[in-house]
Amino acid sequence: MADEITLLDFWPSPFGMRVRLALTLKGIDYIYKEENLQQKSDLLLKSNPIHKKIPTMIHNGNPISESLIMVQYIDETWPKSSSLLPSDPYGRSQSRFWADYVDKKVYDCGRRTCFAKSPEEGDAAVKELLECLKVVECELGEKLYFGGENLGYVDVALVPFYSWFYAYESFGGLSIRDECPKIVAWAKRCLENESVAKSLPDQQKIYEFVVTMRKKFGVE
Ligand SMILES: N[C@@H](CCC(=O)N[C@@H](CS)C(=O)NCC(=O)O)C(=O)O
Repeated sequence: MADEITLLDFWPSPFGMRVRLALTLKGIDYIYKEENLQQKSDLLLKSNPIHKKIPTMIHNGNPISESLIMVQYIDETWPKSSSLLPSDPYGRSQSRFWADYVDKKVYDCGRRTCFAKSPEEGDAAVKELLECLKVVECELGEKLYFGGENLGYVDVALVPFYSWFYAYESFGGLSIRDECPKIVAWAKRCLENESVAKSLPDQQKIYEFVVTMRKKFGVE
């Protein structure tokens, strides 16, 4: 039986981008369903009854939640093409640590940078965002990718946020290029990969999405 994969997603989501990217890197065909998060589909509510969030992936009728868990599932289910996680347990533990760091720190500071309700909140978010990006930049060191010579799990976890960089810079009044040049160079290197370029929306489009959301939330 051919695999049937449906991805419930919302285009600006960095979490959704991770899953789109992992599937594309592995060459897996899937059905993409855009969700309206104000009016979630019955399929989403049924498939992810705990969090009710996108992305949610359904593989041959089995739902899977949480983007990093989905990326690991994709890596384990289709191991034939190159693996995203290292083969040794210690290497895997380190990759999972950094992907978790991205989830807990980078996402949150980025969100607060775009949607800060006061200049003080914005300044604190920008300060924290730069600290986090410098930490991941230090972890990258002189490597081409977080995965070493090839794109790996941490690259997949982090690179979607590059689509949000212009929005962070515009609303946070910072230059990531000046502050973290190695991270910007790494992201551009990732974008040379066809699967990455195909899976990530344009920075300008994300910026316009953030403008709309700020108006909606009354953040001006
Ligand atoms: N930890 C989750 C985060 C997913 C998430 O926050 N999704 C947001 C969109 S970016 C969502 O579905 N929000 C709708 C809601 O919370 O009702 C993951 O990695 O998949």
